[in-house]
Amino acid sequence: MEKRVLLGMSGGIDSSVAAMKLQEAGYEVTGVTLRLHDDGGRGAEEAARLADRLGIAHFEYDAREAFEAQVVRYFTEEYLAGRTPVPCTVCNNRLKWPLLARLADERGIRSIATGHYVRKVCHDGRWYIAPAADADKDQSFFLWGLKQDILERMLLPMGDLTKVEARAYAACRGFQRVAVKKDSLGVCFCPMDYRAFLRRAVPADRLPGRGAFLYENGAFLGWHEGYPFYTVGQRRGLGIHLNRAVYVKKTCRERNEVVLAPLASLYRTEMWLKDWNLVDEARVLGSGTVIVKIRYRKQANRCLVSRTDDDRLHVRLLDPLEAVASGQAAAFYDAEGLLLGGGIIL
Ligand SMILES: Nc1ncnc2c1ncn2[C@@H]1O[C@H](COP(=O)(O)OP(=O)(O)OP(=O)(O)O)[C@@H](O)[C@H]1O
Repeated sequence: MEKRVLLGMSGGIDSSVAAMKLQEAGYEVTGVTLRLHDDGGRGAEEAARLADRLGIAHFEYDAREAFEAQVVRYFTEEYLAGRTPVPCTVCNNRLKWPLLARLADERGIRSIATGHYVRKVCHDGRWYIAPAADADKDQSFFLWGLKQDILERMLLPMGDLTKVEARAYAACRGFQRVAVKKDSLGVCFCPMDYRAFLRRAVPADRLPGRGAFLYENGAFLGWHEGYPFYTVGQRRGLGIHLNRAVYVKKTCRERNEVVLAPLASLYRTEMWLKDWNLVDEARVLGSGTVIVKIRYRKQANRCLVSRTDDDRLHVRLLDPLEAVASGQAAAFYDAEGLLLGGGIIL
């Protein structure tokens, strides 16, 4: 059996522990650090140092151009279009995993790995992403777009570990620095509030100026800073004080308006998806209820899914769902938590 694997190494704790686990399982590991944005090369340095200590090969690959075009520009353009982007989903599905596969192919390596907290299982001849042992760290939500050609090659050494176990394992192997590393938070190229990022990254003449906050009945409530700075479901930071809680119900790019409403008005019973991917269509389309998640955490609603004439997915929500934002992702799961697929909300 071939025992070579290409591992994406960010320099963080999870991919570092993944390297040790793969090595322990008998794999000849090659590590690659993708340079995605300007982090001063810190991730690559840390990964190279670890690789050196473990005695594994490591190289850096400059993917800044692809990342800028496919993830960063997509991110800003989505906000300018009045939608709410999902950069980590897009990066994983369209850039990171396909690139790992290509770099592995170039080296004649079959298996590809990351430090993602997910597992995979084979069911009726097809591979599915399954939830991680550590429910709190499970990252399956970001991987619904991966196809069989990637899924079958994936090795996921962190799927069976909890984060606490991962830290203890690193410490026990003598990698104290790895064991106490901080968890990375949020979007890697935009650790700050996305609004500050937009102001920095988008030329001022492309950002709209102030516009009207309207109540859902059309009444004028005050001024806002421009529709891209507000997302559906947002309550905090509106800069407007009413004697009741209001949320962003929708934004209107053409008129630069932001419509506010009480939470009860934000519930929806259906949505449509584009750019969808399903592992096995028969397990989702017209085959009874499945679970849909539109948020990474703490939400799971039952739904019925069908395909429309124009090749979109129609999702009928049996449990209404609030704050369904266009541009966000919806991921489908079965009752056991297997990831069945997903798509982008229209
Ligand atoms: N710049 C990168 N180059 C190569 N692989 C990467 C890079 N960034 C992330 N990965 C891979 O994708 C996995 C998940 O990335 P994510 O950003 O969610 O990291 P994380 O959970 O903070 O993991 P880590 O602790 O390894 O940074 C990582 O464990 C790593 O294997």
